Amino acid sequence: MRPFPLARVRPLSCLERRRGDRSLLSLGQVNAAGQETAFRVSAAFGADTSQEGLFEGSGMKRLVELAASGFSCVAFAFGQTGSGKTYSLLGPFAQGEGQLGKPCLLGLMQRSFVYLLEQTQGHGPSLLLSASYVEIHKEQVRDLLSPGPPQPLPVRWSQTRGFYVENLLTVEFESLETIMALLQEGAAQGVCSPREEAPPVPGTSAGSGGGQGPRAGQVRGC
Ligand SMILES: Nc1ncnc2c1ncn2[C@@H]1O[C@H](COP(=O)(O)OP(=O)(O)OP(=O)(O)O)[C@@H](O)[C@H]1O
Repeated sequence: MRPFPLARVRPLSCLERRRGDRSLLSLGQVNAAGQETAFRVSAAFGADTSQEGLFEGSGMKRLVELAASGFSCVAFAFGQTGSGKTYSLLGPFAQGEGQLGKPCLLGLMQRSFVYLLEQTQGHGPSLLLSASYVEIHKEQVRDLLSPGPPQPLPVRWSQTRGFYVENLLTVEFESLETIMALLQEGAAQGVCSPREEAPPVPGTSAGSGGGQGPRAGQVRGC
């Protein structure tokens, strides 16, 4: 499947407004000959786009469906610091900002988990769901789900597996509660730690967890 690049403009912050900044989106790319050319995106979302609007219009649902059918899928957020990558992926809970309990602010990740669980309901034991959570920070790969302070892990390559992170924990899960708890557990270990409880998942009583979050399946190294 070809990449499906999207652009999202975030609203101006209070500081930016106060100092009279204006919103401007200009996308370009530099080709091998050093010339700047237009960079085309499949969709662009304005500053008034809601978190739900982004999820519905971003193609994430299709990505989740493909993943549930066994394809390898990647969602990748790219942009300068402060441009809204974390907000789009996780919502404000990752930064411990206000309105933490509002389900409407949940990010692409939580919404994808809800959709994934919906999609895979009733598959029975033929389908195994598992998660790992790594952070690449200052050239180091760190496992955010392993117990204790995250340690750097080596990246290896083998003919059978391609690139992989050695000794990375993979946690099997079956419920939304578990995957949401893992998300919160991992986010708390990362550089961008939440300072508050994660907001509840729409339609569930999930959202608790923390350092000792439930682990439904066995934990294995790979
Ligand atoms: N769509 C949005 N609506 C409202 N606020 C937003 C939006 N996008 C980003 N913000 C706010 O803008 C600030 C910067 O966003 P964020 O932390 O997500 O950026 P980032 O790209 O992840 O930055 P960094 O690379 O430094 O981690 C945060 O305060 C965030 O809450």
